[in-house]
Amino acid sequence: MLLSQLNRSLPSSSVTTIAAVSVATVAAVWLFYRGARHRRRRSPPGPPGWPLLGNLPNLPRPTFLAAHADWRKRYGDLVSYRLGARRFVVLNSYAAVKEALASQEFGDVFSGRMNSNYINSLTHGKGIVSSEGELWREHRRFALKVLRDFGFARAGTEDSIHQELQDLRDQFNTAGEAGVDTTEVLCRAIANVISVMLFGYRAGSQDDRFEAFLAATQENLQGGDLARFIPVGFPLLYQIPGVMRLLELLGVDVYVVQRNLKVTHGFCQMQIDAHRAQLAGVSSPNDFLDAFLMEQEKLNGRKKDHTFDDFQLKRTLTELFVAGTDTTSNTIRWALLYACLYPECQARVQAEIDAQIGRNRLPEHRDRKRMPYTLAFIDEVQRFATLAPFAVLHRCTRDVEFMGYDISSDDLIMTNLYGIHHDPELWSSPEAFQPERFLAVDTGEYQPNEHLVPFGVGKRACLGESLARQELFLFIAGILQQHSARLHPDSVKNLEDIKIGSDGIVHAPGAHRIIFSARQPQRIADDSC
Ligand code: HEM
Repeated sequence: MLLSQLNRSLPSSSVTTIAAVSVATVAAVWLFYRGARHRRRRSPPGPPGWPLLGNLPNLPRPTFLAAHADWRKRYGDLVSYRLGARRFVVLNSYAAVKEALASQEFGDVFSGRMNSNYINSLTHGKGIVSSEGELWREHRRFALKVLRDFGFARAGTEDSIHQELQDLRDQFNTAGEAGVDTTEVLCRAIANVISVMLFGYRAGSQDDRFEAFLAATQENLQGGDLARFIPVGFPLLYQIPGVMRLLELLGVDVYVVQRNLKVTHGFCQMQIDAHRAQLAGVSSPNDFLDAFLMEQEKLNGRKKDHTFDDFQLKRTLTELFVAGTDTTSNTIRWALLYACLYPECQARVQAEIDAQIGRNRLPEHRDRKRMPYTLAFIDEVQRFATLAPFAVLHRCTRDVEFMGYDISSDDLIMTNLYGIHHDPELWSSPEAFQPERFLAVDTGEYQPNEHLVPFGVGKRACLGESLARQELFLFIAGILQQHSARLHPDSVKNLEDIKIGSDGIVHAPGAHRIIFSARQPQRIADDSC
């Protein structure tokens, strides 16, 4: 009654303002209450924050990575800070990460995923990366099995990688002294490998729907900008009338995730429809999508409420594609960049390729075991660059005491992989690029180091590690087999920015061009000498 009177007597903009102020007040009280609850408990140390905003103004200083490195130095193994309503707990040391993610006691507690209402409204908690509990376990198991059948164990993936490698080499030859911006060509090559595994489909150059799909997945993965913090730290803002509009007017792309998911799900649905139409004639699956649809059909006949529905399929396809593309392609970009910056390392990799493979056939997975220096070089690239500096956010699933501090249910857990990979207590001269650290001093054999964890730790560790390792080896060895890489003179001018790289979920090198020169023919040892 009172409200309807108010409604009639006030212009609609005033009603909106009153509503906005009321919701903001409730939000403020709620945030204060939550903050007070945490203050009463023993919270891991961290930087002091601002009312309502938390530590948002402290990030990035000057980059997200630099701010975390500073906090690690100041506060130690376990750091907490706040973005709006959400508390983040950063695991900074290898010991803390192992204990939290891989121990009997805590492994399950810290294996949840972010549960923002806004994000859930878009993903319905489905897929693998963003799902939890029994759904996650069932589909992670299924995906691992199918990818193992199709990918890692099958020669088909090697053929698919070889095809992309040949294409890349042709592009490098054509580019000549103009050099190549490796971002796009490598992303496309890796996207094709995963697309063949998922959809049985290799994109041509004129495929607009695939282009849009690729662009949407990439945009959703990039950036640590404000638009991406809102669903995590300030989900209530979506419910305050006018706020999103205001942010849009201020140039914040608040619906970026939503818009891109519409594109990726649309592409996946198109692929699902096409596969389903052909399924009757398929006796054994040709790709991941076939395998999922066949499982779905099997369960349709047996169970009423199974989880192999189309939305779960769309989420899984999108997530596997996203997780498998930019990660691998940007690791290869770092490898080629470091090959330019450390020519003596490049020369050693090439010498090993010449000795173990020669130039007349493409590298194969089985060559790995005879190539310790190349493996050491790849490990050092993964350590030095750390592609996913904070892995993927985990969520604490219940109140728990950990390392003497209280961690609350719904706190978001960050794994500081970058910090671990640059920890002077674990690595000698961590800021030096030294592949030799992965070789045994006396024998020169490849010696993996347990503190190198680019694929994460514990139950949530990367599901595509085997595929990624296969791709890294074949692409890096295959490129350096035929070409020598050097940085384009224009890029040398921006070297510092290139090395700092991007500041998002994925740590990619800054834009640069590389000149790929065809290597001189290999000299055959002359027995008569
Ligand atoms: C060099 C390449 C790659 C790197 C550095 C990498 C790294 C990671 C990291 C750090 C995580 C998070 C672990 C955690 O939450 O604690 C992760 C998760 C994941 N990765 Fe990768 N990854 C790579 C390639 C791939 C590929 C090729 C695929 C797909 C075939 C893939 C699929 C996934 C999936 C599905 C998850 C989520 C697992 C889960 O939540 O259970 N990744 N990856």
